[in-house]
Amino acid sequence: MKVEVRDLCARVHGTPLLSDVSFRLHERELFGLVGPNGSGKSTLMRCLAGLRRPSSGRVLADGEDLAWMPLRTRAQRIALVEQQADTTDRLTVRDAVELGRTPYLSPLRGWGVADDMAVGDALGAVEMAGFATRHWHTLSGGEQQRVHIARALAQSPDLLLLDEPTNHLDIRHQLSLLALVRDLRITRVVALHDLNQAMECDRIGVLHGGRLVATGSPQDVLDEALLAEVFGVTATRHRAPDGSPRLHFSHAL
Ligand SMILES: Nc1ncnc2c1ncn2[C@@H]1O[C@H](COP(=O)(O)OP(=O)(O)OP(=O)(O)O)[C@@H](O)[C@H]1O
Repeated sequence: MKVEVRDLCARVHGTPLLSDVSFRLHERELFGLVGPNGSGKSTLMRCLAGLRRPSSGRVLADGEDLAWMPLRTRAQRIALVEQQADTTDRLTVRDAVELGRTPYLSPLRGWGVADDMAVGDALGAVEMAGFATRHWHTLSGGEQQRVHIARALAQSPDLLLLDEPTNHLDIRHQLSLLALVRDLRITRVVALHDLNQAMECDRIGVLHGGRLVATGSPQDVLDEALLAEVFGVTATRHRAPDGSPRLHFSHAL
């Protein structure tokens, strides 16, 4: 999916959360969204998902204004995994992932083999197939996070929005999740706090005080001046033994 965000503003009781945000997402790119706490990442993610109406401005998905897209179409095309996703229902892991297929079901189109396959593939992708019959509320935070991601994958979206998806995950599951996300052939936006993980995105956008202050390749954008100005840290750039660019943070300013 191609996305165009035009002059987007979001306000709560007159307080601006996002101001004049404009950028494009290219077909099948991996776009990292970074910024300090409270800079507006989650708010922008919800606008991209169509869950929050902008106060002004527009989000166009393949040229179509999200505000007018039928709910069912939007649910088939866009999946969001929020930071504090939770459920109070007594669901099994498989039930939770099956919810991702809801936008495809109707009185005329019941559950079928394709749905079973989508759910099985999604559980396998996040290494949770062995947990299918476990109750959701018995899972650890990291396991719950992986199930949420499986639910989003089962949705078979064209745009996948992940808000800090590596939260709660141990280092092996962080790396395997990022590899999985990197290999998906759909448009992806990932909000990240780990700027070295952001270095692996195709492009990134930096939010600061509700404004998008930079977009471009991570190597071009995350220079020492921006890291000091936006994140308030001193950092140096170096190369890992495999040649990939890395940031080393020394102290808070
Ligand atoms: N409903 C609301 N009412 C008032 N302020 C809000 C509301 N929702 C969000 N905010 C404020 O908007 C700002 C942006 O919040 P948002 O959650 O988008 O930031 P974030 O970049 O995702 O932060 P974090 O990195 O801490 O998750 C914050 O200062 C937050 O307190």
